[in-house]
Amino acid sequence: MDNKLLLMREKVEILNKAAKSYYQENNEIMSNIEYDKIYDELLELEKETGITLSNSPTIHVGYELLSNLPKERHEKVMLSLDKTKDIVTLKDWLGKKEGVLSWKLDGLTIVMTYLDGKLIKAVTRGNGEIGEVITNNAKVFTNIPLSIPYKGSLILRGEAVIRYSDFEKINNVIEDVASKYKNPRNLCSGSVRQLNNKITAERNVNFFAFSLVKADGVDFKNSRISQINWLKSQGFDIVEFKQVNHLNIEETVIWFEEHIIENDFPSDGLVLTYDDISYGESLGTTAKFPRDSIAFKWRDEIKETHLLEIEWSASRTGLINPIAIFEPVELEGTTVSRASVHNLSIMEGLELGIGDIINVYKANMIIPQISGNLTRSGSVHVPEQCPVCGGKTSIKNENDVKVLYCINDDCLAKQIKLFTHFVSRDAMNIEGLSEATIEKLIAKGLIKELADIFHIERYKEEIVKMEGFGEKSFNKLVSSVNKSEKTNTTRLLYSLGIPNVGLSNAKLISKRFKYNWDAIESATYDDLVEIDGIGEIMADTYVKFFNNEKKKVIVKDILKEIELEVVEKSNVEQIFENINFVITGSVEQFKNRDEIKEIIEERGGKVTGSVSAKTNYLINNDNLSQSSKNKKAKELGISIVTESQFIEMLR
Ligand SMILES: NC(=O)c1ccc[n+]([C@@H]2O[C@H](COP(=O)([O-])OP(=O)(O)OC[C@H]3O[C@@H](n4cnc5c(N)ncnc54)[C@H](O)[C@@H]3O)[C@@H](O)[C@H]2O)c1
Ligand SMILES: [Zn+2]
Repeated sequence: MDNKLLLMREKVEILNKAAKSYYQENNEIMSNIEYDKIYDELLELEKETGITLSNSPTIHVGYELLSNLPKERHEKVMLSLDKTKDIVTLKDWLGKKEGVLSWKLDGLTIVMTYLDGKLIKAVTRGNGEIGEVITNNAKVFTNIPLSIPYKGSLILRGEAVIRYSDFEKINNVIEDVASKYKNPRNLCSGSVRQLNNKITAERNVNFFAFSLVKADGVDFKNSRISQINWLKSQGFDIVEFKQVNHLNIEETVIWFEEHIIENDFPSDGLVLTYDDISYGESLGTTAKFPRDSIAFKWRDEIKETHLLEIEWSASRTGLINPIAIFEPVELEGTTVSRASVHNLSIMEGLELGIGDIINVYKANMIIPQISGNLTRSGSVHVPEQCPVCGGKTSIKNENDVKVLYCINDDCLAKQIKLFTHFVSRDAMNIEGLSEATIEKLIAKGLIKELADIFHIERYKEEIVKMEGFGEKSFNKLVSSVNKSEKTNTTRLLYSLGIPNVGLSNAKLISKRFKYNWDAIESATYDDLVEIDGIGEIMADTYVKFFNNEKKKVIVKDILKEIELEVVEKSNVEQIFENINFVITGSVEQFKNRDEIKEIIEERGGKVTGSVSAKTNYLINNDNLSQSSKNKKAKELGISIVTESQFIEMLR
């Protein structure tokens, strides 16, 4: 008995620690399969001993709320759902009643309250009794009706979820979080429970209503289905469902299983509810579950395989995550050979070692995961050097989760922005090379510097295997790379990502040095500040950039790959070559001074801001002006010409 009590304490502690990460920190320190296995073992022990510890997760919903969001008590407690993986149990549960079978969406459950046709409150499930108020965030969900035709008091429940197709896109551009989200559920939870709804708005959160709690004065004819359809008529997106009875329930479950692959929303099973509302309510609840509904969890296909290797994948945040590579196995109809291990804590929990016999499955039938390790040799060695830059790594502890980082600020993995800028439309204009793809190529060590992008065809084998890539899109990419090799100095200068050198400055500088790269590269500080629109700070960073030894190599390597066309070189005769102008005072025949300046520069001349010994002409309509420029020009014996005389010169 003592021994069993000890075991129970141990399991409660493990489960509560995992639940804290899962619900509170949008993190996971173990897989759901592992969690559910320990949970079931605990349930079994509780049954055997007749004892349930007060902090047992078998009698609590969710986890205590620790966030800074305001809290509120639910009008009606929000419970969890009893579960089965057995289709016969599901059928028996339904008996001769009519049922509603719907996707069990895997996101964050929210209760919405409408009054006078307006959304007035949105609260998360929280620990079932108290939730977090996230009204402002709910207002920016992509598909939420902010006002509805029904004007009475309405309370409904539904799931906030993020699409698989949005998950990677969104996760990739999140820069301010130390660790990336592991799955759409984590991302959704992190996106909905924000203090600032600007962030929520960027995350494409969808809301699907699945049940109605209250709508005074509406007759639903005692039917859950009629409630859901009514919600639809009010403008809500509702969870996809099918009406079932004992005759068709099995084939309907199979229908859902076959269609999960087309479902862009994460779902961890199905939910079956009695259509008969008053019957369902008459059954009451247990401490944790309502008796009118039951969840059907996917019976995950689990395969045994050998761990071949741990690949260490660095990302722009500096985080280096372990990815397990194993002998390929068939899972839910596809061949799988890799699974993210997410972080060091999970890796250590699984005691992974090369050659170990591991169990793998697809979470929610989609994302490959390791669910267990049968041999637990624990021999995987955490790298002391970053796989990308070779710099030192360091282990950090974030909310009880151990993660590995590269601490080198110059690490290429952290410079992904530089690469995406390089290939962007106004720069090298390489189509079909997304940030995600570049990040993967860098992580694999295939791209080490900007010039490597021009050799992308070498990595065909790796690239065609990437998500969203095929032979066709790869060929398109290669031809886009080839096309980009013929470029011009403006694009090249802009593509280098020199601080403050935007497209218009790149144009100015390029033009000023007549599209001659050698001249552009060796522009001096004085040359640069003389260009109108180029300030001292920019001139300074520009010169420093081209004097930096590392940058010199980067530029030299790029130049080996490209051909600089002498574009934009005007056909206009270069009559002002080596002639310096200063323009002062108001102009009458031209739009403004800039127009004159352009005309001069087009003809090879230069316009500067102040009169010096180098000035050849001062353009000024008022010869008698006492301006400092005028005086200086006279002192130095520089010709002062009017606009009309300038026009003469043009002829
Ligand atoms: N990996 C971990 O460390 C870890 C930790 C804690 C919990 N978990 C996972 O969470 C599970 C328990 O989670 P839970 O109790 O929060 O939720 P649950 O899995 O029991 O799901 C119940 C909830 O699903 C929601 N839901 C979604 N779609 C619905 C629909 N169509 N109709 C009705 N309800 C719908 C409801 O809000 C309901 O409360 C465990 O089985 C485990 O897999 C994992
Ligand atoms: Zn590094």
